[in-house]
Order: sequence, then C-alpha cells, then structure tokens
Amino acid sequence: MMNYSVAVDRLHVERGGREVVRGVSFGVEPGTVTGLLGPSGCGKSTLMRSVVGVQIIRAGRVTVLGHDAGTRAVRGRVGYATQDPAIYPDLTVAEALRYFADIVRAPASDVSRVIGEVGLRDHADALIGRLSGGQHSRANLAVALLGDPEVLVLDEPTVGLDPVLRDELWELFTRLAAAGTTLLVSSHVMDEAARCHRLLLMRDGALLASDTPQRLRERTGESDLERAFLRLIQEVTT
Ligand SMILES: Nc1ncnc2c1ncn2[C@@H]1O[C@H](COP(=O)(O)OP(=O)(O)OP(=O)(O)O)[C@@H](O)[C@H]1O
Repeated sequence: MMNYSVAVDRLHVERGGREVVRGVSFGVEPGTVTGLLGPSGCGKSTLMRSVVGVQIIRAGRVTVLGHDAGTRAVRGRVGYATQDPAIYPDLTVAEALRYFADIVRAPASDVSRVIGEVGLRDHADALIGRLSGGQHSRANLAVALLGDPEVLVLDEPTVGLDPVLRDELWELFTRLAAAGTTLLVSSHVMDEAARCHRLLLMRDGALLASDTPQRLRERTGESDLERAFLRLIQEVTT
C-alpha cells in the first residue's frame, strides 16, 4: 500500500447542522503538490481544517504522516495558512515572524529565509497592519513555512495576488515539493490547476475526481482544465 503523507478515508463533516463533507476519500503522496479545487462553499476549507486537525468530524478518518490528524505526534510537522490571516497588525513582518518562530520552535534563521521565500524582503520592517492585501497574505504564508514543515496545507494562498507573484509562489510550491514537502493547496483559479501533480475536484461536499491534470484531460477529452471540470459536473448531473 502507498505510504501517503495525508490519507482521508470516508470523511463526513457537519457544520451548522448540514453535512458539508460527504464521504470523501483520497491520499496525498509525499513530495507532491495536490490542488483542491471547487466552487465557493463546496467544502474545501472544511476539508483542509480536517487535515490540520482543527475540525470536529462526524465519521471517517484523517491521518497525517501516519498519525491521526491534529494529534501531538504531528504537531509542528504541519504548516497551515488559513484564508483569513490572524497576524498582529501592530508588529512588523520580521517581529511577527520571530514571535511565531518562537512558538513553533523554529530556528531564528528561519525568519529571514521565509521572508525571502515569500518575496517580502523589502517589507520586513513594515507593520503588518499597513501591508496591502497581497503582502498580508504572503506574510501569512511565511508563518506557515516556519520550521520547514513536512506537510503544508494552504487555503487559497494566491488570492488577491498579481500574476507575477502568483507565478513566483507556484514556483516556490514546486521547489518545496521537489525537496520532499507535501503540499495541499486550494484554489479557485483553474490556471493554477495545471501546476499541480494531482487534482481533487470538489463539489457540494463530495469529490468529483482525484486524478492528475493529464488524466483528467484524457478522461474528459478537454484540453482546458476548466472545461474538463465542467464536463465532470455534467456527467454527474445528467
Ligand atoms: N462556522 C460555520 N458554521 C456553519 N456552517 C459553516 C461554517 N463554516 C462554513 N460553513 C458552511 O460549510 C460549507 C462549506 O464551507 P467551506 O468554507 O468549507 O467551503 P469552501 O469551499 O472553502 O468555500 P470558499 O471557497 O468560499 O472558501 C458551506 O456551506 C458553508 O456555508
């Protein structure tokens, strides 16, 4: 059996009295980038919260690096960037990162490394509260990179970024994966899908597909991944 970094088995999650993840199963191979795509509200963030271990689940099992998600054995080995950055606005970028580096017991040298990786070197001394939306989300991503976690769970890390920055961040994700990190990255943007090793296409709390971009194109006969996704939706609704 494949030694998955993240394994989700028949996961069911309820939120607000409604089942928002309905029997999802998949595995994420080590050293790969897996894209989690689907329309707003389909359950992407809920699924990611389950992988990080901060979501109460109704049924099923989520294991990360061979341990139940959120347990002590995996704490510090998983980096998580949420959609809503929660970094103190009255600290500078470097101060905030030093603070979080202390919490996750990352080496002090990590602060400068992650600032460079997200392209915030020129803003290291700027107050978090004064950053633009895109700079703020990069600072948030930098926090997740502290301590060089083996698994990175990134909820829409490129939202609000211009195409050049998005491209740079995807290059970083690819580089991290090549060095052995496992990444689960959600996105609304289909052109980012092509840069993933594997795609999870989600709709209404269920997985429509879990496959490589190439196999999804072949299976649907569509060269464009957005059209391939639409075709899969047609298949299940007709
Ligand atoms: N705190 C909550 N209480 C009740 N229901 C919630 C809560 N958070 C999310 N939901 C519901 O759970 C469902 C899945 O939400 P989720 O945030 O996982 O979707 P998503 O695919 O990440 O959406 P988006 O792309 O807009 O972030 C939605 O129907 C949402 O309304």
